[in-house]
Amino acid sequence: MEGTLSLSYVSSYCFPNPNHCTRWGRIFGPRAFDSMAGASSSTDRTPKLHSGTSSNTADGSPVCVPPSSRKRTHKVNTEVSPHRAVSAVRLLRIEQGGAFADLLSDKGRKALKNEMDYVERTLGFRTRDLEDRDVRLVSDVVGGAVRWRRYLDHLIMSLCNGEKTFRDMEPLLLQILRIGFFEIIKLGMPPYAVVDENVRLAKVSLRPGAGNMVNGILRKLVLHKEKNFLPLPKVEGDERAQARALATIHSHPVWMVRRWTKSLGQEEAVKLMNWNNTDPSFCLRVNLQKGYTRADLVMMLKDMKVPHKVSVYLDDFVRLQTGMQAVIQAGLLKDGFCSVQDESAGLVVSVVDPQPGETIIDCCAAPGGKAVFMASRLRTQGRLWAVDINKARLRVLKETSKIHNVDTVITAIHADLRLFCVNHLMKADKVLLDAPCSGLGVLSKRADLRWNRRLEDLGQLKQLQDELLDSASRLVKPGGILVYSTCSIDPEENEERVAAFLLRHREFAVDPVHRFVPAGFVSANGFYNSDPIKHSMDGSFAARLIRSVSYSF
Ligand SMILES: C[S@@+](CC[C@H](N)C(=O)[O-])C[C@H]1O[C@@H](n2cnc3c(N)ncnc32)[C@H](O)[C@@H]1O
Repeated sequence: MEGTLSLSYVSSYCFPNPNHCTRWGRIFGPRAFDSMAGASSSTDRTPKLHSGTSSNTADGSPVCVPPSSRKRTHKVNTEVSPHRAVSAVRLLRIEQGGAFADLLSDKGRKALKNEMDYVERTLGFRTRDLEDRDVRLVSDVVGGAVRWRRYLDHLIMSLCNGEKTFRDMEPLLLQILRIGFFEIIKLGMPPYAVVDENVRLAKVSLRPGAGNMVNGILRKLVLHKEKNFLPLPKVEGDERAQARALATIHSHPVWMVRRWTKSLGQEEAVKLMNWNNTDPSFCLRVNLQKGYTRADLVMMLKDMKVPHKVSVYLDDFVRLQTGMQAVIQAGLLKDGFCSVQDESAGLVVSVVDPQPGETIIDCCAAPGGKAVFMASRLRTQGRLWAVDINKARLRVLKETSKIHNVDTVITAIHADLRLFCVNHLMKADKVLLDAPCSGLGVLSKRADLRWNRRLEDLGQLKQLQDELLDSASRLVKPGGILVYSTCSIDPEENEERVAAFLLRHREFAVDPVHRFVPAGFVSANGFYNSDPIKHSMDGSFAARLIRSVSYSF
């Protein structure tokens, strides 16, 4: 068959020793190594591990050598659909902690080539190149399969002959099933085409038996869907049981469901989970510093036929309904014409209210979304010190500030704020502490975040937030402003941190934010809150605190 993977190719690679390379175990599952041991006796179960090879270290023990170090010709399989191969491999990498779910990237073609390199390294073949439509599908399928993981796994487990079969499933096989289930249930793709395509992927990338298994389980799903009956739990029983059922139906961790049901009530908690499960919408902020206006951006989007609306809250912002990929491909981000920034983050900058001539310290500044926006508001007069503990993220901040023509205003400082505030006596007009937080307000954009957060993390985060607040407060001049912000909707990270801070720091008082943001965002105690359900944007929080001029310790 022209263009398809030749099986003889498999034998030209040697299998890694499972004792020395657990990577293959994680990808293909424990049975991968069973088949390696008896590779000659069972071609059916032999995984096609093309990319690893073994060599010896100084002490003679074998190690895995990255495929890139070997010279070879590419094998292209034209029969496997590119978006499914790329999605399956990306899902594997996400699960192993080697990638994020979000494909939003302005690296364009280079990023796509990288994705295909990963496919080749993992599956041993490339597919045809991704077209624009495939890229959109990868984004939808990966984001969706990650978001809906708990829900999809419940259905897969219900239809695959029991928990043991599910638990023993090879990781790659599980990803292929998740893709098939998501495509049939959530994307409403033609079911039998989905079955055929995913069966083919399982056969080629694992073994024929895996294809048969995918075929059996997906066909069962199609029958259930045709009868309009999916085996999902009922919301009944005590509070815990209801939370577990809701967690499965809406695909969230149980602890989040319990927390939100307690604080918001079940109806609002469900609305929040529905928001988290919708495709994220994105906003663009035009770069005034480069001389562009929002009207220029709107004209550009119209020409590109990208559906959009101007923001009713912020003059420089435009909301996109879809079409982010087109914006990336047109180079609008790369060239500094505009940035991707949510209105909720833009409104935090409104709370800071940077004015030309001021000195501002951004205490947790990287990767620089708010720092760059604040710097542009300084209109080249003033200074912005951007502190962050993370060197790599700080590098992104530096690059972005150059692209956006604000590098003459911004000075990046690599430091732990807790030490920086002791070693430096500088005092600023305004200090922003955009603190590390749970990110519970941005779950629609960060598809994998919900699975990476544990309830126990909150305790550690709160302690860090208190320490950073104490540190940031030392950098505020008398009469100056401290803004504490998060992208969380959890009162323990927001209002409660501010209340605790004010008890420790009598020299600060709340400066209500109603002069800086629209009334609908101002809480009874004068803080800024954006609410995903109410405002259809990410959830975020900011408190504006003013330092007394005359307070004596
Ligand atoms: C929410 S992010 C900041 C986002 C940024 N303000 C923006 O708008 O792009 C929090 C940042 O805090 C930084 N961070 C965490 N602990 C820190 C510390 N002890 N000192 C300085 N920065 C810290 C992290 O590296 C991370 O970049």
